[in-house]
Amino acid sequence: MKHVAIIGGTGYGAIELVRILHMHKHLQITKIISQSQQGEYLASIYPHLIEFVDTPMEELDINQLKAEIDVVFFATPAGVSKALIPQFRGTNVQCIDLSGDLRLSNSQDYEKWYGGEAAPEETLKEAIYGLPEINKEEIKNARIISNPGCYPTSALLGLIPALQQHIIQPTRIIIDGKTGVSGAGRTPSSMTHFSETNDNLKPYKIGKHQHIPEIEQYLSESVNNKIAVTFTTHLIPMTRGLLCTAYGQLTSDITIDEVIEIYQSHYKSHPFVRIRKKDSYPTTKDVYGSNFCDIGLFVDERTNQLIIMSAIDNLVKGAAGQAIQNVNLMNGWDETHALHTIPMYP
Ligand SMILES: NC(=O)C1=CN([C@@H]2O[C@H](COP(=O)(O)OP(=O)(O)OC[C@H]3O[C@@H](n4cnc5c(N)ncnc54)[C@H](OP(=O)(O)O)[C@@H]3O)[C@@H](O)[C@H]2O)C=CC1
Ligand SMILES: CC(=O)N[C@@H](CCC(=O)OP(=O)(O)O)C(=O)O
Repeated sequence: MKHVAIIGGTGYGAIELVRILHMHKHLQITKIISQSQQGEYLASIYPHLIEFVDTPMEELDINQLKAEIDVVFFATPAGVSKALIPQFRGTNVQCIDLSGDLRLSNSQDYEKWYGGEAAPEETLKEAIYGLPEINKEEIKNARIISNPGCYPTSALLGLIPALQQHIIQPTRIIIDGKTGVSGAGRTPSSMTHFSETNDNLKPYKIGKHQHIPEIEQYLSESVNNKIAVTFTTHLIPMTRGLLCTAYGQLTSDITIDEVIEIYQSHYKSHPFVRIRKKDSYPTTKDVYGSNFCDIGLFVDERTNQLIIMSAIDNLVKGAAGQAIQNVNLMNGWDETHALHTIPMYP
């Protein structure tokens, strides 16, 4: 049994980790670290966890974590893990960062899109981007994982097969993203206030979303060619779920049956990506509470566009589920262990 610590204990990412780790037979939650609720039990904040977490939340003590813990999940806002993860250098402690601190390999990009100084260069170099469908072998040998953002998970899984197989042009790609309110975390704000979100559809962070450079970096790496995308984000009045609709210009005549076959073949050894049959398109409910990414495809012969729709649960495949998928791979366990939940429906 490996011992786990979760930092950022009272956040949504943390409690989703708790939910999934409860089903894990090789990982035990030993410490929950909280900067705001030390001494409190997680169940006093989240009563639905009452019989599952019996340790009080603690103050962060890096030396204690180094001595007692095998796997640390950083479920903290951007700007926190970049100072903490370097302190585990030279240890065998596996560090999984759910935030954006280690996702951009170029420090200047981090400074531009996130603000503040980037993580130390050696930490950025050691961190492996944890999207198993693109780099499973590297993840298996990693000690530090930079867990992908929720929108990039959906957008990259949707676009990479089409770009790698040259089905679409690498230019003028448009990604229209939509997400539920839990994506903004637990702290209430005017952005997520019920009366401003309910019955409403809000574009936000247009032209400045922190996931733009992440999507561009990993799309570019996947085809060895510089790719720029137009990416828009919208807040939807629902709790969980994220759906990206991507549009790319077709390079040649191709049928929908051929495109579906290419996608099915691309993901045949990736258990969490499900490709829809012709005329069937994913909805966020189809993946709710699960680690799946469902992808639907349409060839628009009138406009010569490929339309790709990819749906995930932002807290599972978009965060905690993917983090545990990565830990499974890093430790040589079944990639799907603790993650084979059927989506909740309706
Ligand atoms: N929500 C989502 O769908 C997704 C989230 N992410 C990323 O995962 C991370 C966690 O997200 P989420 O759980 O939703 O966010 P929350 O805001 O719900 O939780 C983050 C938690 O981190 C702790 N925290 C806050 N500020 C600080 C600080 N300055 N130093 C240390 N700890 C702090 C708090 O917990 P405490 O007071 O108990 O320490 C807080 O509850 C973020 O980086 C987010 O961007 C990534 C993909 C999807
Ligand atoms: C609704 C909402 O605000 N969603 C967040 C989702 C991103 C996120 O959760 O965090 P990372 O940047 O660590 O991936 C956003 O769009 O910024």
